Amino acid sequence: MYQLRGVTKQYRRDKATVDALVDVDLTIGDGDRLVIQGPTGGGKSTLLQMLGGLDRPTSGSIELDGVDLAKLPEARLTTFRAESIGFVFQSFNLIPTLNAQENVETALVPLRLKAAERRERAAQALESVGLGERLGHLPSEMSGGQQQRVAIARALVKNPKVLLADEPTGNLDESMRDEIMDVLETLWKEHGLTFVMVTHDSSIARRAPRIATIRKGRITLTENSKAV
Ligand SMILES: Nc1ncnc2c1ncn2[C@@H]1O[C@H](COP(=O)(O)OP(=O)(O)OP(=O)(O)O)[C@@H](O)[C@H]1O
Repeated sequence: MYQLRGVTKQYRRDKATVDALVDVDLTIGDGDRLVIQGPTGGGKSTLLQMLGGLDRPTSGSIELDGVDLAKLPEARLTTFRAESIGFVFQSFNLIPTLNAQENVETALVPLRLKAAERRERAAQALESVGLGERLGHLPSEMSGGQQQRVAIARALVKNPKVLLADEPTGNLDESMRDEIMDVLETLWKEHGLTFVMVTHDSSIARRAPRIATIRKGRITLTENSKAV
């Protein structure tokens, strides 16, 4: 479970200070699905980065299962990210010279598994996103939707507790968008993940049971009875 208390993030730009997050309190239960939406520059990505331990708050605490990520030494934060957090981004961030299988395997390198186990788990993860036939394909040989599926397999191959997605459908057309949302929602259910997703797309936001809206760094939470 995530417990954020009084989270503030300020960036300095030249002599000005930007308040990206202002006194954010937020609890996210295990297995919850939360969408973060709001106007551009509101603080959505900043909040996601805090949840993933990619950046630290200026003040406040970000506890995951009682461990405050804000205070974790850098080396432990890196291990925590490698083991517990799966990230999916708008621009798939695949390595162009590696095939699908090798891209997925990169997520297992920090876990020091044997090569054979890495290969097997990567193949299974690709199978679970419907790409079992494309293990040897390079990113340039796949559609945007397929590349995002590889990125999802890479995020989930390590069996993380949490999946964080920043505009995962932002670079996709409408049919691929629905396809990727179906994949993400199925995996969320199957793996019992805690799933937090940033989106600009209100038709996607409406599918989630809880919606956090961030404006000028301040958060408002809404329960959504029409979630799917
Ligand atoms: N590394 C940084 N240095 C300085 N300012 C930053 C940095 N990252 C974000 N900001 C500022 O913090 C504020 C929040 O940015 P953030 O990227 O979290 O917003 P967002 O809601 O995700 O926006 P978008 O929808 O455009 O991606 C913005 O004013 C942004 O310019």
